[in-house]
Amino acid sequence: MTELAPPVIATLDLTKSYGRHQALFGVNLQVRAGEIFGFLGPNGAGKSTTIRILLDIIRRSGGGVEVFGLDPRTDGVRVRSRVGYLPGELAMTSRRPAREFLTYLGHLRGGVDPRRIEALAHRLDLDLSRPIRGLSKGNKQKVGLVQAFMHEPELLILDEPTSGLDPLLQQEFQEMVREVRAAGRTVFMSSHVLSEVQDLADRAAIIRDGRIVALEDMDALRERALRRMTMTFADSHTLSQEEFAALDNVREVTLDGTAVSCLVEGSPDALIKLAAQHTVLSLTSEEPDLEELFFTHYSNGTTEATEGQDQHAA
Ligand SMILES: Nc1ncnc2c1ncn2[C@@H]1O[C@H](COP(=O)(O)OP(=O)(O)OP(=O)(O)O)[C@@H](O)[C@H]1O
Repeated sequence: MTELAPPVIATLDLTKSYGRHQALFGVNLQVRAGEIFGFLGPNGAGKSTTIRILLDIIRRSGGGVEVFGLDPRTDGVRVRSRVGYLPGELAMTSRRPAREFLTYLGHLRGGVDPRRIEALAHRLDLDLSRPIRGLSKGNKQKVGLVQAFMHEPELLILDEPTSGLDPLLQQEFQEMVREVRAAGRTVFMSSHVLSEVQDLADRAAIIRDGRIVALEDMDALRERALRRMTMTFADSHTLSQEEFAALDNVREVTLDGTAVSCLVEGSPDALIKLAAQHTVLSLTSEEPDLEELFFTHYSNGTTEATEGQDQHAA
């Protein structure tokens, strides 16, 4: 993956109106080859609308769109042949067993090894012998995931992929997505919560009311994140609250007997080196809450998000 490689997905001032209702107001996105990109936003923000335009399921009102450098409006078939797509709303009414349905879809895509279908179904704990029609929402979602992954497409576009999956299966799904990235392929996935993508995505954008209001590199976000750390020491006499509070990236220090608790911004290296000057009995570190940081960072406006996009577009 290089900065100079053309983006796999690029939208430029993309707009969409449904009659008199405007759903997208100039959306600019750049998704790079080989990355996992999270597309976040509350209900009705415009996630599905954007995704459907990328696949030429619906037509844009204005602006530009390229997927693999192709315009979906004129090259929709070629674009779709290279994409695995999980729709946000699955209309699956077939009476056929899931295996037969997936095999049929595989034929439409030029043939898929049946062992691949079996393996994905096994990973997601999906019974392929049951008719699609009677499946629960969660099981239909699994069928949707198998069909999106089974032909090993260059680009996966997944609209709310984890909805209806229990936590164990969400982990399996995350593993599947990481494997796609490890193979150099690209994943664009929407969600309405950051927690679903924060451990997975390389970058994430937030769309709100049809506008991109944030674009973040997840590693950079983690570096800025606050994490609570608590240490207990063998001896309280040698400890002072001030020595911990004096560290640049440490705040809200409390000393309670032999326990020191504080918030650390970014790397805990200096804190750990200071702690190591005493006898440490235990150390716990909570995972930072990126959600709050992500949403508060841009609460003063959208300037930074726009600047960030311009950099990425450059
Ligand atoms: N076919 C349609 N006709 C009219 N308005 C629509 C249509 N589809 C979507 N909208 C409207 O466009 C806006 C964006 O909807 P969209 O489905 O893209 O949002 P979303 O972010 O995917 O939300 P959700 O998570 O609820 O699916 C919403 O105000 C929605 O009501």
